[in-house]
Amino acid sequence: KIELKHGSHRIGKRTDEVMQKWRGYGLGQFIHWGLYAIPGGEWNGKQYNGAAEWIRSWNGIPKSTYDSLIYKFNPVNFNADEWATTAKQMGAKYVTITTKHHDGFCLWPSKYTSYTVANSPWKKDIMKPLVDAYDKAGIDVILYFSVMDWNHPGWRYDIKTKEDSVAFEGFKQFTRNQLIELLTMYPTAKGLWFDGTWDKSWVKQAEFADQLETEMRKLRPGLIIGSRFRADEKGKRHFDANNVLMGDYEQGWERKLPNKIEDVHGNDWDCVMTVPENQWGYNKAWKGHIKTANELIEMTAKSVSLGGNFVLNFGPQGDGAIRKEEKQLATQIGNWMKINKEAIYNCQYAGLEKQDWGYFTKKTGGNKLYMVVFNAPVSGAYRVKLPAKMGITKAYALATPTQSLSTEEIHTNEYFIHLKKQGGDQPFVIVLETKNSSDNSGNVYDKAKT
Ligand SMILES: C[C@@H]1N[C@@H](C(=O)NCc2ccccc2)[C@H](O)[C@@H]1O
Repeated sequence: KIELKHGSHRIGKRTDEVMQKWRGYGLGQFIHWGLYAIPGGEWNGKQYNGAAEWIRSWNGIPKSTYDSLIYKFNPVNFNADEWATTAKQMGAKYVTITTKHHDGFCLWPSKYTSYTVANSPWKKDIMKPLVDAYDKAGIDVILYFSVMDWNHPGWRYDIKTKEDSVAFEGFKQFTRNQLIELLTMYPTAKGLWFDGTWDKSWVKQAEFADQLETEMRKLRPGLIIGSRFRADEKGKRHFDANNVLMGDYEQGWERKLPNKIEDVHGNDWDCVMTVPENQWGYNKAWKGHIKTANELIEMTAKSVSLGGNFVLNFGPQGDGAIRKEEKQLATQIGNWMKINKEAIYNCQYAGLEKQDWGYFTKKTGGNKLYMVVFNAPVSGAYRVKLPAKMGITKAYALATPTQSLSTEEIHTNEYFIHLKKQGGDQPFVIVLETKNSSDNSGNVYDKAKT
């Protein structure tokens, strides 16, 4: 074991109520919105091939020209209640909203920089109406904050000279000031989702970042902070030099999903996902593979089946409206969630062997198992292997709870659930009510002698 002052300060999952609620969210919404939504991945009629929110880094645009987009920020169609309603209709239980992305533009009237909404034609705070609208909709708010800030003169990618060091000290104070400011102005926020923390300059600030995290947690007890915020004094990120998770949940699943339970090392985690291949901010060109509702529903079920949350990104337009394709996806996912939410909310890894037909989830603190079916077997027989001494008392399709399904024991603790071919192209859920059977009725299945 390596002696660490600034490694992880907790082994194992948080057990407090706030984190237990976070663990049960299942589905969340990510919002990426800022000045980058105005060009929307295009400049002077030319399309930028990278992620739209990174357009400032494109050689084709002078940095000062991008920075003057602040004078064009006037989202006349911005309506916080409409965004919250879209999330509600989708069935999201929490939202992560960009307060400041890498370009440094603040969606709140920060007093520590002039590069904020207050100095745009819009003038007004964007974060307050958003936080209030989502709170009113019963959707918990997490604030996204990029440490990397291309607009601040003190930002450095690495600390090489005395000048770098002096400049970065100022930047560190600025960062601390803004974070305390955000937690003070939006006290109902349940957590912070940090980004832009991979460069050496920040990785070298183990002590400062550790002290800042401690200060934020003291200011806002229960605050949820992921593994991407800070590195330990060995420069280790997400997991410290003893391989212990930093922060409250693993924040490494960006545009990718774990495949098996071993991949998540018994930790809480969330997966943040774009609808196109890699566009977080609004991109006019809705190109490449656009994930379908069924693909996104499967990613949600897969995430919950492996003990995580799935957070789907929306990139509102520069005028503040959410694009029709994203609204349509929210509606389609929401229609599925209306029927099947019981298999997603407050569910966890079931501890069962994965079968070909889809994913198991298990109600936290209950005796219900859910089979979220994406690949119905041609036989109509769904294989289920349960732990010893666990029996099935009832099986039914979630959509038709009064029609019990026949359950055939085919081997020790192994069953077929029989359900004839369902129509339609929608994934569906089978519920298994289970009980622990103490009786060890004679085992009729002998192992072959080989
Ligand atoms: C959540 C996403 N994280 C930002 C991102 O690009 N991270 C990955 C990345 C890190 C370093 C160089 C390029 C890209 C994206 O802009 C989103 O905000």
